[in-house]
Amino acid sequence: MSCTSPVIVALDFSTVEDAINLAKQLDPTKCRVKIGKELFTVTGPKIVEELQKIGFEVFLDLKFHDIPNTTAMAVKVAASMGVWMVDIHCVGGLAMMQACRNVLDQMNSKTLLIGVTVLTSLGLEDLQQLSITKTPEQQVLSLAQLAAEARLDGLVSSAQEARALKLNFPQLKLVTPGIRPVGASKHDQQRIVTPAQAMLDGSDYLVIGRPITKAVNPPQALEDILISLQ
Ligand SMILES: O=c1ccn([C@@H]2O[C@H](COP(=O)(O)O)[C@@H](O)[C@H]2O)c(=O)[nH]1
Repeated sequence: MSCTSPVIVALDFSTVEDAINLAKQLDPTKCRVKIGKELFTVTGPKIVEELQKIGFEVFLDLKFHDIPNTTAMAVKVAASMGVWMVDIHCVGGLAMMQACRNVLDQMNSKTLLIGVTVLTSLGLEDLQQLSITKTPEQQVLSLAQLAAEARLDGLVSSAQEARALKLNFPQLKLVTPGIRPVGASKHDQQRIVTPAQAMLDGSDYLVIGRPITKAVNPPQALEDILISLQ
C-alpha cells in the first residue's frame, strides 16, 4: 500500500539494529523514512534494502555535492537502489543539477530529485560568516530559481520559506526539516516551524527526527503529530 502521509522520519542511528528496531515500531502507511549520513556510512546500501523489505519508501539523504559527473553517477546508483527520493546540494551549481536530472531522465527513473537550499541549522549570522549577504529566505529563493531551471522535482528548505517558495515555484515539492511540535527542543536547528504551520504554509513533506525517534513512545509521537495535522 502506498504512503499518503507527509511525514518522513529521519532514522539518525549508528547501527542497523537501532534503525530497524525503530522502523518496525512505525507503520509504512503512516510515514516514510530517511537514511542520512550517519546511518548510511555505518551500514552501506543494505539498510536501504532492509527498510524497503519491511515496506518503507526511502529518502536517501546524502546531500551529494561534487563536480557534475561524480554527483550524477552517485545519483544514478541511488536511483538504481530504488529509493523514493534522493538529494543534492543546489550550491553545486546549475551544471551539476542538470547532470543529475539528465541521468535520471535517461534511466526513466521515478526517483525524486531534490535540491538542498539553505540548511535549517543556519541563520542570518551563519550566512554572513560564509560571506553570503542575503537573508536565508533570499538565498533559498535564488537557489530555488536555479533548481527550477535544472528541472529538479523539489527542494529542501525550512518551512519558514515555504510560503514564498510555493508562490514562486508551485511545481516544486517542498521537503522541510527543522520541524518541531510546540514545546519541543530546537536541538541544533535554527529555522524551526510546527508541523501544522508547515503544512498550512505549503510544505509537502515534513522531515522529523528526534521529536519522534527520541520520544519515550515513538509511534505515539508520530500519531500525535499526524493528529495535529487534521
Ligand atoms: O536543512 C536540512 C537538511 C536536512 N536535515 C536533516 O533532517 C533531519 C532533521 O532531524 P531532527 O532530529 O528533526 O532535527 C536530520 O536527519 C538532518 O540531517 C536538516 O535537519 N536540515
